[in-house]
Amino acid sequence: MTVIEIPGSKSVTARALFLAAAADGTTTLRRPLASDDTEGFAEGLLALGYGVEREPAVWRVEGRPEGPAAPEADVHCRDGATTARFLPTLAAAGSRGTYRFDASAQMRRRPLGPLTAALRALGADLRHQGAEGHHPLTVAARGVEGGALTLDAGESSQYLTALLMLGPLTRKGLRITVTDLVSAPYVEITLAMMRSFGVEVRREGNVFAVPPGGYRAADYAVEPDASTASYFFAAAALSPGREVTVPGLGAGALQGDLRFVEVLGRMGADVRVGADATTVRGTGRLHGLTVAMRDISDTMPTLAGIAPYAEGPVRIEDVANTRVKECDRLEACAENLARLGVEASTGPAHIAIRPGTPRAAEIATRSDHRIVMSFAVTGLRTPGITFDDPGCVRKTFPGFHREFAALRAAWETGRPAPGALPGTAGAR
Ligand SMILES: O=C(O)C1=C[C@@H](OP(=O)(O)O)[C@@H](O)[C@H](O)C1
Ligand SMILES: C=C(OP(=O)(O)O)C(=O)O
Repeated sequence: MTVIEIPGSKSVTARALFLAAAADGTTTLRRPLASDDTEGFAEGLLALGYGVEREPAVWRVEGRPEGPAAPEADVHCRDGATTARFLPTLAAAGSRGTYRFDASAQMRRRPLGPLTAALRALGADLRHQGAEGHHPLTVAARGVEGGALTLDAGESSQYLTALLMLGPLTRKGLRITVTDLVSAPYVEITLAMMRSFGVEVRREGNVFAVPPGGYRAADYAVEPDASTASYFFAAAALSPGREVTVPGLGAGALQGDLRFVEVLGRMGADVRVGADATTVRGTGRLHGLTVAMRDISDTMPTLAGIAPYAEGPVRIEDVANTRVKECDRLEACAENLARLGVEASTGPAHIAIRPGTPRAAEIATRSDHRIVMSFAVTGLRTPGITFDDPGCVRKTFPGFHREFAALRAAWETGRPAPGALPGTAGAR
């Protein structure tokens, strides 16, 4: 058995930083993710004048229910969509100040129009410097009135999450009617975490009612990242007789991406989801399947990475919004499978992958962390796979290559590799 300590969840860390900054009091975050996305979020808060202290396993945030302390600031959101969508929303709730936001070239291309249109409809003074609905943008904080709005979150659930978290900071509260919603389990994370910071959202079907009144500081432990765990679970599913256990992700986990193990189970892996840990064991069987991944699409590339080794075709459907992530992930997966000599075809919202025998090649990463980590799993069975930008894993898991190499070495030699924890390939 190999026990893997997975770093904290990006999604949970980003929400915790927002909620802590808006709360009354000092919040302690335990085991937050330290990666480019979350460090970028924390540094954005610092630029806005919030107090954030970072020690390796504990971050502390001084809440300011009245909004940012800085009268003006330039905030660079890097490549993180949570930062680029949540921070301008938080800033808009401040009572005074002018804040300029910008982001990486790819994040400038990624959309946020439905969110910024909603913020304006609620009374925020928000201007786009270039293209409408994209970074860079300026927010002149003067508080948000609140009220009723209709939102299309069919492109990104993050629009809804940002508005839900804004709700308690508005004067009247919010009543949001959602017409379409992708990545729905992420909204469940938001609702559960708002509850941990003292706010109960009333939900009736597609209508969310958020009361005004603000957040309470918390002592909050961040659970391991389920999307990151998917690479290690996939590695086990691919390796007959190998078993990976991830502690801290069990039946009570907040993240929908843990449901990726159900896909591995359907393909033939042994899967056990316990109270506080999940185990996947490779059985030597890997069936093809057709699966809709609209709810858990960050794990679409993980499945694409192991699909060539399945006994039958793998068809992944309902993942159109993976085209507006760190890259166009459907085309990135198809292009790289072709580089490996595997047949794959795409449509507007799907990818179909034929069984094959991947050969060594360089992966064109398009600077997407998930393309690297997914094809690293392919590399367990195909020696010689390399990456044109291996370092882009820093977005969510800077230690990925070290930890994955340790797992591989442990399985090849039967002993933990140098640097790995005894009996584990643990990333703390
Ligand atoms: O709210 C979140 O933390 C996230 C929501 C998802 O995005 P979309 O809702 O844009 O699909 C997911 O892909 C992203 O990695 C994190
Ligand atoms: C899509 C992702 O990130 P984000 O949208 O938060 O930038 C991801 O981590 O796969």
